[in-house]
Amino acid sequence: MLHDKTIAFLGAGSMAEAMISGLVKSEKMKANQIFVTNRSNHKRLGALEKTYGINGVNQKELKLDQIDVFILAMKPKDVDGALDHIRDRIKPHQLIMSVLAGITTSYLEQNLHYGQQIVRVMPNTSSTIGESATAISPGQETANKNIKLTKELFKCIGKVYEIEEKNMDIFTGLAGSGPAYFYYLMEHMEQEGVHAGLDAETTRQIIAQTIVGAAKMIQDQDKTPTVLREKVTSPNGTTAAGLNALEVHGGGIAISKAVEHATKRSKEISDQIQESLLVGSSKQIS
Ligand SMILES: NC(=O)C1=CN([C@@H]2O[C@H](COP(=O)(O)OP(=O)(O)OC[C@H]3O[C@@H](n4cnc5c(N)ncnc54)[C@H](OP(=O)(O)O)[C@@H]3O)[C@@H](O)[C@H]2O)C=CC1
Ligand SMILES: O=C(O)[C@@H]1CCC=N1
Repeated sequence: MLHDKTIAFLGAGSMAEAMISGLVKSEKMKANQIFVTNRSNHKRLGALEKTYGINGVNQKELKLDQIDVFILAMKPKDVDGALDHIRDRIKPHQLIMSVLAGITTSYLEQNLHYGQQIVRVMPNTSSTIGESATAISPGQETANKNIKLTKELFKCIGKVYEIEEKNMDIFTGLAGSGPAYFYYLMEHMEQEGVHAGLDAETTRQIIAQTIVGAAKMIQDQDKTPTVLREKVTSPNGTTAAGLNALEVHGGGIAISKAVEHATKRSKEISDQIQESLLVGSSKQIS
């Protein structure tokens, strides 16, 4: 189905680039099927065009009737501008996918014309290399063939999980934001490696391979993290000392809190935007 579709990213930031990069690398779509636009940063469009061979197009020049799928990829606070731009110029058969944290399908449905087909998507930046964990939740009006198309598209850039929309906030807290927690962990581990005398690049590669190995153990073996952690931990050994320090310094709680707060923020964005719709005010997403 994908091979004859055109896709336009509205928004040309980090997440749009991650998806574009993954899609082009997957070779499941040709670069000339992909368009990207933004409001003002023309240099950025030129850079994306040059790097990926896709079409970077000024917003006014994007021919909306030639696009099959729009992917909303601006910040949540900018969603209304994008909806205003497309609302009266798109047809019901054109599918809208949104990767915006906290923006619900019902909000998009209420702000587009009746019958518009929408899928809410939460990918992560590992889309860049085809390793995203991506959730999708269709809106009320979305036909099965378009849910299938969404899965096909996002399977090009990682693994896809169809979930109930009420679980999008926690998915965002775990997987949308998730890569940043691991990068933060890696930053701290790297500092220690360098402090002890290793060079930064070697330390980084050692840590990355350690994370890849641990993640693959979970994917390939039918064992829980607890069982695998226990296998590493010798009584009174080095791991026990490390884990004890994590515990003493609130490592476990800190990780739980990171997921909890990211999830809460996703919910908060939904509430703020829904509230502004109810009172008819302009958006106050802080
Ligand atoms: N970064 C991530 O890891 C993830 C992000 N997301 C979601 O992706 C979305 C984008 O995030 P990210 O890429 O990090 O943000 P960026 O700030 O990097 O990019 C936002 C882009 O949107 C453009 N833009 C703003 N308003 C409009 C508009 N009305 N029409 C077209 N383009 C517009 C901006 O360009 P200009 O100002 O020139 O218009 C810019 O290119 C967010 O909603 C976020 O929640 C989801 C999953 C992961
Ligand atoms: O930080 C954010 O709001 C976005 C959504 C998930 C990852 N980045």
